[in-house]
Amino acid sequence: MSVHIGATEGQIAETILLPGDPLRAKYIAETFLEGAEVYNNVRGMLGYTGTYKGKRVSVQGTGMGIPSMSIYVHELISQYGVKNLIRVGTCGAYKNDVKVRDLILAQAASTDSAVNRHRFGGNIDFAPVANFKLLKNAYDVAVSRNMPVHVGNVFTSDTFYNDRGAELVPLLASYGVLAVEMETAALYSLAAKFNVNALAVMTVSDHLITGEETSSEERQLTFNQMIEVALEAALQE
Ligand SMILES: O=P(O)(O)O[C@H]1O[C@H](CO)[C@@H](O)[C@H]1O
Ligand SMILES: O=c1cc[nH]c(=O)[nH]1
Repeated sequence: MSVHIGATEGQIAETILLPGDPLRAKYIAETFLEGAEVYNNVRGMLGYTGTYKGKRVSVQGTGMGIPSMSIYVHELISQYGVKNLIRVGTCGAYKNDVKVRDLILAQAASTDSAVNRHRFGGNIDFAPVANFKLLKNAYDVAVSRNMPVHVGNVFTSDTFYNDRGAELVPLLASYGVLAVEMETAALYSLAAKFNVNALAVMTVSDHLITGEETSSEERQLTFNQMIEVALEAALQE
């Protein structure tokens, strides 16, 4: 057991999907995995292990934001030997050609978080990037299934409700940032620290320019394309 995960050694697979929402973890386990068994319920942050097309895969809720996600990712890698981590989350679109329900593969992640300034000191801006093989696998899967997919930079924000959104959205969009979410920059940084593989696959749940949005029920249940892409990309790892 680690501090925040109640699994014993060997209960967690080397490949893991990471939704922010623990109920999305439950949905993924029950819908996509065979023989899924729960290994964690500490703080209600559900974690399951089962198989997908014969490959052992786990799925672990991480909570919202960098501090929560970082605790789970740190413990999964350092205490349970996890090697391939794929975030499956929601994000808000920053650009007009990105539509609600489209898929985003985060090639890199900009951030307003200070975690890497704490880590590296004030003079270095570390560039958190996806694992290329996972990214390529995911892109190939999405294209081969005619899914609407975008690859590029995302913005990992420490705030969901941002007082400066009206100026930040057009500024970051003008630099090609596709969407905002709250975990990927730290996931990629931790993967680099521990020399493991990470990717974030996200569904656009709402649009910061048009105001269009999906319901929380839809966010929890119906983003199956993102899960398919993540699982198929992991199969080819
Ligand atoms: O859907 P998840 O994975 O939680 O991701 C997004 O949704 C949450 C905000 O509603 C943040 O965690 C953000 O990154
Ligand atoms: O972090 C997030 C996730 C979805 N939509 C947003 O606007 N922000």
